[in-house]
Amino acid sequence: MSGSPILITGGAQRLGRHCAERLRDDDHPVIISYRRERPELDALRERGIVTLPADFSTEAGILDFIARLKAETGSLRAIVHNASDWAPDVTGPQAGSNFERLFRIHMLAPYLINLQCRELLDACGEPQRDIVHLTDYVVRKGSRKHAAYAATKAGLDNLTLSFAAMYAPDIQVNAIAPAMIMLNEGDDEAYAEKARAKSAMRMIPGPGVIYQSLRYLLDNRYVTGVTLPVDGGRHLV
Ligand SMILES: NC(=O)C1=CN([C@@H]2O[C@H](COP(=O)(O)OP(=O)(O)OC[C@H]3O[C@@H](n4cnc5c(N)ncnc54)[C@H](OP(=O)(O)O)[C@@H]3O)[C@@H](O)[C@H]2O)C=CC1
Ligand SMILES: Nc1nc2c(c(=O)[nH]1)N=C([C@H](O)[C@@H](O)CO)CN2
Repeated sequence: MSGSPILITGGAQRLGRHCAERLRDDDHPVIISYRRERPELDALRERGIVTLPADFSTEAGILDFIARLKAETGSLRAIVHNASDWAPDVTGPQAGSNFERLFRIHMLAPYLINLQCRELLDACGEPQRDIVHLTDYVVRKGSRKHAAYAATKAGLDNLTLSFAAMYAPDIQVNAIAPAMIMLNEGDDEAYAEKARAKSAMRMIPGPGVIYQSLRYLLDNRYVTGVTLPVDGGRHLV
């Protein structure tokens, strides 16, 4: 294992964990952030993946994570902003704090990490450096039940353009906008069937398609400031 690590935020489960494991299979050094300790993290640690605790729901938590990341490594090959909370909207007195928390996780954390960790990307000796934002198909459509989630992911999508312009030509900044990649625990067959019917491809593909998309961005030297839809052709249905 050699070279500068790739950071994946929220890499303890599902899409982030799959990408972390696949990158390790390809012999990349990997750092993940995680919020909740769990036995599965030990398996990642045994594979040499560095695991740093982080809670992005407060600005202090974000800044504390950046300080510990800098203590861990002097350089980064890439940053993948994957940490996310798919929290539904709430009404009543908690609505504002819910929105603010999602703003901090989906927008403020990537914004501050991109600003303050540019020096780590600059210190990487490899010819290509990347930042990848995981957004969502709903950025284009809105959402009746997850309006705060969709709005803050839309903010992240817009940050892709600004950071791509700011960091060119040294660092490429792109987004991946998935729709229905994996079911959640408790989703039944009726939900799965409804979800499949929303895409032209009529499938729930699993995390491999996100790794393929990440790999494409990590390997391509001429793509910046774009959002790559990975949604099975939702616009066709
Ligand atoms: N899964 C899908 O079908 C789709 C996914 N996406 C996007 O792709 C990305 C990966 O999706 P998926 O794997 O399902 O994501 P998850 O919902 O599993 O979330 C990823 C990680 O984010 C971490 N996280 C949540 N809240 C915080 C917080 N306050 N501070 C720090 N970390 C936090 C969690 O850490 P912990 O587990 O340690 O608490 C979790 O492991 C996300 O950005 C998601 O929005 C978009 C569309 C569809
Ligand atoms: N952070 C997350 N974001 C999203 C999730 C999730 O589990 N965590 N799930 C979805 C849904 O699968 C959606 O694509 C279909 O209902 C969206 N975002």
